[in-house]
Amino acid sequence: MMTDFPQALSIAGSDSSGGAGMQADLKTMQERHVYAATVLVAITAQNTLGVQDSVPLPAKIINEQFTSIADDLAIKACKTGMLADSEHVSIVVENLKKYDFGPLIVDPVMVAKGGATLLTEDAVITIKENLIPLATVVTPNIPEAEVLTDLTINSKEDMIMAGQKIKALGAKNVIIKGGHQASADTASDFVLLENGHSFWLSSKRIDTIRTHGTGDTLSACIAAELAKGVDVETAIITAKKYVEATITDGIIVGHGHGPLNHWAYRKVAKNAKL
Ligand SMILES: Nc1ncnc2c1ncn2[C@@H]1O[C@H](COP(=O)(O)OP(=O)(O)O)[C@@H](O)[C@H]1O
Ligand SMILES: Cc1ncc(COP(=O)(O)O)c(N)n1
Repeated sequence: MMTDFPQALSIAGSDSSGGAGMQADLKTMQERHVYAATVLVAITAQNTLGVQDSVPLPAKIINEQFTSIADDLAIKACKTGMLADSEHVSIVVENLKKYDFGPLIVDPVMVAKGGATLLTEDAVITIKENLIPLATVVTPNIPEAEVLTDLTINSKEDMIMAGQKIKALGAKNVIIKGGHQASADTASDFVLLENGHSFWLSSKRIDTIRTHGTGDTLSACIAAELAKGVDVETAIITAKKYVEATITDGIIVGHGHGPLNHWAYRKVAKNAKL
């Protein structure tokens, strides 16, 4: 039997070790039963110990990937991840204005878990002025929220303030991810919705360094749920539960910031009939 499947698009960089970036997006979307297409913006030579090298792709092949997808597929939601530099952010912005790929999740990837820079400093202004205003949901972690707002974030009140500042840049919905608050005993994300409603999404903080790709996975899951037609609030709640399962039911791969167990949510979903 042929099935009409929801289709989503990842616009991101490749992580050769398979844990973060586009590879995390593909695994997540597949697990959420959504067909995943890709626009590759940059390639990294990367493992769980760090990023050894990275190279952005030429504009021509990025534009061509967008056109190929728009000419044939029926993308219902998309997300951005690593965009490398200002020029590449602009290329992506132009294509997102040209083609309708549905709701956009912007994960403003700046620095990898191991500390390597994945976005040049000059790109921050382009992201703030040109990409975030297109976003249905923007999902910075705490260091990224600090860069986007010029605030220092040490408390929940600071996260709320940062969320409001980022919403004022033009994003409809904002999540300030709390994964980097290492001293807290919960992993608490602040969610600010388009209608002004806000809430905290909290889970037990798992004491592990195997969190490579958590942010990519969260944003890819939101995109997948939106591609299915799920509402934004429900998509965000599902994505948080999905990520929590991937960390809780961990796997041992590599010697550093290891990747997630992308299939762990199968058990949770089966038990809870989600
Ligand atoms: N140690 C942890 N235990 C439980 N949840 C975590 C942990 N680290 C991160 N998370 C969750 O993973 C998601 C991604 O957060 P974060 O790690 O801050 O993003 P990024 O990968 O962009 O740095 C968030 O929902 C956050 O709460
Ligand atoms: C290509 C690519 N994209 C994104 C990330 C961020 O992932 P994380 O912050 O979990 O290391 C990464 N490490 N590599």
